Amino acid sequence: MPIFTRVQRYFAILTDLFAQDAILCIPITMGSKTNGRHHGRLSTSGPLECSLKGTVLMNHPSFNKGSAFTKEERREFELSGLLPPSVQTLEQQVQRAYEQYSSRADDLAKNTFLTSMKEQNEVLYFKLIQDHLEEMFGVVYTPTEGDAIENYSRLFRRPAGVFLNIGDAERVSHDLGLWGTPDDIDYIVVTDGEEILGIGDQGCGGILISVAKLALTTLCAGIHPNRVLPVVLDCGTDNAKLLDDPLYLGLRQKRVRGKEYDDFVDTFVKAAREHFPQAYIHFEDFGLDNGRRFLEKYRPQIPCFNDDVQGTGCVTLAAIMAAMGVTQQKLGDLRMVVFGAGSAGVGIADQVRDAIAAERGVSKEEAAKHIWLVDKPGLLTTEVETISSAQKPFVKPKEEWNCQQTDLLGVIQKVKPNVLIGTSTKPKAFTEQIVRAMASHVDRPIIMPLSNPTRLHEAVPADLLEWTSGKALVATGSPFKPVKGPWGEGGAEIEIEVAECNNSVVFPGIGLGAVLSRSSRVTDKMLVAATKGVAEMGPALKDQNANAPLLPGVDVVRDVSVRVARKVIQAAREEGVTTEENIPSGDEELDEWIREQMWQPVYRKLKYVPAEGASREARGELRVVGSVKMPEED
Ligand SMILES: NC(=O)C1=CN([C@@H]2O[C@H](COP(=O)(O)OP(=O)(O)OC[C@H]3O[C@@H](n4cnc5c(N)ncnc54)[C@H](O)[C@@H]3O)[C@@H](O)[C@H]2O)C=CC1
Ligand SMILES: CC(=O)C(=O)O
Ligand SMILES: [Mg+2]
Repeated sequence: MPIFTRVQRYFAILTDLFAQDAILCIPITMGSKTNGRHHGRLSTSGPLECSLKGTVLMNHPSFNKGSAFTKEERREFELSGLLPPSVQTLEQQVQRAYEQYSSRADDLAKNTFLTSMKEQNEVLYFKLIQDHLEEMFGVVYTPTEGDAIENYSRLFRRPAGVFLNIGDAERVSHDLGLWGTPDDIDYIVVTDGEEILGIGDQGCGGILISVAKLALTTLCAGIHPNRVLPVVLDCGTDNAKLLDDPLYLGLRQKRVRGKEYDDFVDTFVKAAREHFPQAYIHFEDFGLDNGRRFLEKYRPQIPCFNDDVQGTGCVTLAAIMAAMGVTQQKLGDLRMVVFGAGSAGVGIADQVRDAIAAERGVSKEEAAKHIWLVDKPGLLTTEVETISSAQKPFVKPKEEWNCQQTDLLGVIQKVKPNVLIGTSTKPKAFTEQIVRAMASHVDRPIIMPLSNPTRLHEAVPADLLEWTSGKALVATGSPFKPVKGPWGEGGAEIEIEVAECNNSVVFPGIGLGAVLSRSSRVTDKMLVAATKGVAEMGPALKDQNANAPLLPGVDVVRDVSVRVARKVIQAAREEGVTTEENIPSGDEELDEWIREQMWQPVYRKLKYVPAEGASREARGELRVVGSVKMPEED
């Protein structure tokens, strides 16, 4: 039988084994509590203490090495009879895993394959992706993760993460407390599943965006995979398809809103602070008003971050700064139209407005005059009745506009913007007519269709470049292949690489900086510093090459995270919000200090320690994912 057919058959058998709703995710019992801010970070190098043996060890994803357990380890940890005799390297395992991955029929099957591997062997999972980052980024994140989330209740095999539901609000503190002691968790991603990745309300399936964002914090920024917690707050769903699906796994009721909902979120935040006082809380994909409301409420109190508002704002500002560097303009020259004035669109507007105010030394009100928001009712003017408090600073006086002008085309014609941002989820909204109208007023239009997933982009790079004869400076929310066209000197064909402008470029580094410095808040200055860190690493600006991407790519993602973390820590120190005492001063020393605390996907030599008196990590009690039947060779 050819090798692939055999592998596929074997995989099918395994799939059946896994296709049970077995509760394999075993939270641990909470130990004694302390309120101190002492640091119990897990080591990232040297021998790894372990008290587990035999199948228990092989079924533990943090310790499992599969065929890479050494001869000595096999003897010492009672593994000899459980493995075929050949000892292989991590690189050989990656080669095998990549062949298996490649044999999956489509990206969703590849995503499922990777999820299964993560549950078996974390080092192999992260190493495989790290070695094929460009190819696999879109499979573990947007766009494919969006498909996995949409199909959550259909593809479900085992839970991962914390499920808290509004029907059991009184159990939140108890259930969360089962996941560790106060020193165990550095980074929490929480969602309520209402506005997932541009695909709307996904109810409890939202847990997978928390899981995916945390996988990126480990991949891109080396946050320890055993010190993170993905959470979904299940408040019901307004997605009729899910409510009608007999296999839907979440609360089968309409979303609870109002005071009961706010109280539930507050109960979660308080419980998270009580049980994990050092943890940084990252809010993801909450509904339009809620995300911003909670950010404003909790920002002055705790280290928290809203990725859709702040992460998107930072990375988009970095891309704009890089593009304006190419066109040799200042931020004060910016005239920006944002199409889709929700969490991301207004987050971008805020970040850009604040940067203009800082650069020009003008008030925020003055700086807001550089930005026009267009949403479903058209341009947001004082005539529009449904203006949210977040949108208000950008609303234009109605006297200056007549109603024929306020659709996107009319606004482009009147404003003559040099920057156009799409965060509307309306595919193809940037039509040829609109783009040509924009290009007729400016030499190098900066156009960023950022809506995810790919099918929702306001335009695709190939069209934008064609309609502007290669002049547009483009960045997109999801990855796109480079575009070729006759836009070089004398009509020579050139290839233009398009940057992915996704908050994933920046949120892992911001989180890393905040976690390592144990910052008590995430201030505006820390975000500005992060933005500068990303902007200065973009190839277009760095190499003064207009055809190079505006932002750094995934190939240098760890370096970007180190730079961002360094800038964030330095800004945090200036702001007086760090609580870690031993942060080095110089850039190089600080970079080294950051790097040595980043987790790497390498196999560390296992050192046996008896369970009695051993650390909870050694006893395998940190976020035990549960037993799986096979090592990585599935
Ligand atoms: N590239 C990136 O890093 C990020 C991309 N996004 C993407 O941006 C999009 C929006 O996300 P959020 O701001 O979180 O959602 P949201 O729901 O908060 O905002 C969407 C906004 O677009 C408006 N809109 C919808 N249809 C429209 C239409 N036909 N014309 C004009 N406006 C329209 C809505 O009224 C709303 O104000 C999503 O596709 C999301 O995936 C979001 C965050 C980060
Ligand atoms: C990228 C992201 O956070 C979003 O599309 O929601
Ligand atoms: Mg998001």
